[in-house]
Amino acid sequence: MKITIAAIGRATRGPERDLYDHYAGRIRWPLTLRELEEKRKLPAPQLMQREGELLLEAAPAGATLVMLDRRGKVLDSEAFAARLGSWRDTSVSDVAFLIGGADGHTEAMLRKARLVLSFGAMTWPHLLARGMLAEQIYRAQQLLAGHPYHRA
Ligand SMILES: C[S@@+](CC[C@H](N)C(=O)[O-])C[C@H]1O[C@@H](n2cnc3c(N)ncnc32)[C@H](O)[C@@H]1O
Repeated sequence: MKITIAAIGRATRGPERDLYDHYAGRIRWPLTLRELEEKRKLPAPQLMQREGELLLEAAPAGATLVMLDRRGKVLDSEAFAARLGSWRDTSVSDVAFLIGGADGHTEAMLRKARLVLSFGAMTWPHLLARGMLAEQIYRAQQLLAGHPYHRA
């Protein structure tokens, strides 16, 4: 199973990038980060729509889409690991996690998702969200392997 993280924005050197790299480097599933940006200055509704298009284009064809959004489903780490494990075990070839920009995802985008995943009701910076996601994917990998990294 291959994993793509498609995210609006580019992380330059700094703590958010270090956090992502720290956990991404420990993930054994083949992992690709696609950083995307709309260069034109557009009004917020058009920008959100355009960013949605960029995110969908960056996802491999037929990928299981997981959109990160605070309005989504809150899963504990065991349940998140179980989702990834069941996709792995049912021969899902690609999972794509989509992280929005400053204005987030449109409702139309969210309807395309297999899972809308929330890290709680608070809004997190998009560059931090990718590091948090990488940590949870790493945690899921260790949980599925029966490794003691995760202690509930
Ligand atoms: C700065 S936030 C977008 C804020 C936007 N105004 C909103 O309320 O959704 C940028 C991206 O980070 C991710 N993100 C931020 N907070 C999140 C949360 N609590 N749960 C899941 N994803 C989150 C989402 O992908 C979001 O589109």
